[in-house]
Amino acid sequence: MVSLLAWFALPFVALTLYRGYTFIHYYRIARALGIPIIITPISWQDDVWLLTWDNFKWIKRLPNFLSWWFEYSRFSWTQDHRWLPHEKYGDIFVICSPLGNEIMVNDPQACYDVQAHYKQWIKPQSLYDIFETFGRGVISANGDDWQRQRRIINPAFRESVHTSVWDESVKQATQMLEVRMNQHGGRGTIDEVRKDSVLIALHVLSSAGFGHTHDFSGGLRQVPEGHKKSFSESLMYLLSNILIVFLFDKIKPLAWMRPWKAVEIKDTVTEFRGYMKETVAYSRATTQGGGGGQANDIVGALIDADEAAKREEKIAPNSGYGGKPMHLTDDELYGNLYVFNLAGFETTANALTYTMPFLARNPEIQAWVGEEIDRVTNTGSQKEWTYEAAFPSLVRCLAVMVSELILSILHQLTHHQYETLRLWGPTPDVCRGAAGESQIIHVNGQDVVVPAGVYVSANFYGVHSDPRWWGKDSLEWNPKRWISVDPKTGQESIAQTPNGIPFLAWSIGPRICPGKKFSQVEFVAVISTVLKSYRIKPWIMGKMTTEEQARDALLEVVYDSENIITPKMRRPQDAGIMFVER
Ligand code: HEM
Repeated sequence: MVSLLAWFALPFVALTLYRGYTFIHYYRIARALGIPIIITPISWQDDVWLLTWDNFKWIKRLPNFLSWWFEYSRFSWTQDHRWLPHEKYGDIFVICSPLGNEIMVNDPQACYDVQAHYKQWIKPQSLYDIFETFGRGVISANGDDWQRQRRIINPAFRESVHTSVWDESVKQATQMLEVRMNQHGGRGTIDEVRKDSVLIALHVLSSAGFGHTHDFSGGLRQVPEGHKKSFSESLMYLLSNILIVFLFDKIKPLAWMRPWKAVEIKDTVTEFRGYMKETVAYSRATTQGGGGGQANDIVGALIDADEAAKREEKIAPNSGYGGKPMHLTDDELYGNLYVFNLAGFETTANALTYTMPFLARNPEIQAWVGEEIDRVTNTGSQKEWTYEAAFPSLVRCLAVMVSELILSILHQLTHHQYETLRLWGPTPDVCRGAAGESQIIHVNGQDVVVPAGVYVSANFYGVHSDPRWWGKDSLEWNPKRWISVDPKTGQESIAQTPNGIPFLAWSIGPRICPGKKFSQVEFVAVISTVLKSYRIKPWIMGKMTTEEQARDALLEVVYDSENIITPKMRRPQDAGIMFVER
């Protein structure tokens, strides 16, 4: 019996000893940095902990001397705590665990440097592998590889694509409203709002991104011939299981332990690859065999640019990047299409989902945005509700988006304990690592030498909400702060950030999100289409009897969010909104 127990205990003892050894190793590195250190016995860098952290929340209830580390051991703790730990530990500190070191930075200039100087600060491969199920795309590439891919990708986000984004977004939002009004009396839970937003974003991406147009009802939810799953089901599965898909690929014994899951993953990956292959074949056929330069969807434009790179290669065979061909390999092409799919719908769908409850709670902001929409509509004809005529004038709608991404949750910090909150911008913090042997980071006059292998995370949420940069009212949800008025012409535009601090929601520098304008156009088109004809109110549902309760319920479901790739509400079915005709 004793020897059996010893057998079972052996792996744990061995792991503890090993982790003890690695902790000493990493602690020495942390000490040499010369910045405050927070120690944690485990961290999100352990895949098992990453997947199981949620089950250990009871640790938070233990006395502080037992639980101090717990919050720092999870991925994106910045979603809840934002800049507050920096008040205690300073604008730069390191979280040291037996799995490695992660430096957290809240200094705006240092965050800018780490994001913008992409040659000195590279994306850690181990963190970006999860995007490579179908091949290495631009999001996970570094150095010459990244430069070559980005050069081909940039022209794919051309103005003609934005025109398609606008047209399709207006169409989808109009159809969504018709369905809501005719079939659901204008009402919907936030869960339904999320599903509607996902469908709008998927259809816009499918049309403007991939050249396939669908109606709001049906479309990507249907299973076409030759497929077992719909496009949207396959993509949603891959997105919500992104880590598990990656782990099954990396740790082969997992497939023996859970064979049914392995089959499910393999089938979905095959399905999705099939959809991407069909899209590429369709695009190649419809863009004059590629290279025509006429495409106004992203894949068509990408294939155009790729064909142009191939032609350049023939003319100047030695001009490639680091000896590699200038065009995309098939794996890279599919890797990029997958990333466009993931990054292209989830982020914008999330922005729309989190905006609706806030608009419902703030009728005065709706009136303010509505005023602008009326002005734009009245100065032209309905015919001119186009990207070119309307989008540039709808700056208040855009201000709602920008504010939503960085300020909405903070509104609640004034009313509730910050620990209970969940932020919903797509990336609470973004990680980089030093290229070469080491790089220097400057924070408040201190030079910190960061060796390769140490993660450096720019705390986006911290920088975006720290009262030092945003003033005492940094916790107010106030889209109006984003509008500046030209005193001579009275023209409104998006204001600069206070104190010139960088705005990081789409990242910054050469690696800035290539879909930034795509997402802005989509957001503005959807919100303005809704507010052109409707006002949004809290839905008095279930046992609620007053509008006040419905308003409160919206707030409660919004701040009861968790982080699954991006922030997600845990119980969106518990509150709702109503569209009411103006
Ligand atoms: C609200 C909407 C969006 C936000 C806030 C957002 C934010 C971001 C951020 C922060 C990054 C940098 C990530 C990192 O450094 O790891 C990024 C990169 C990227 N995004 Fe977006 N994004 C949005 C929409 C889109 C859309 C609509 C697309 C495409 C259709 C897209 C495609 C990409 C790609 C391909 C990259 C990688 C760029 C590179 O590494 O060079 N994003 N995005």
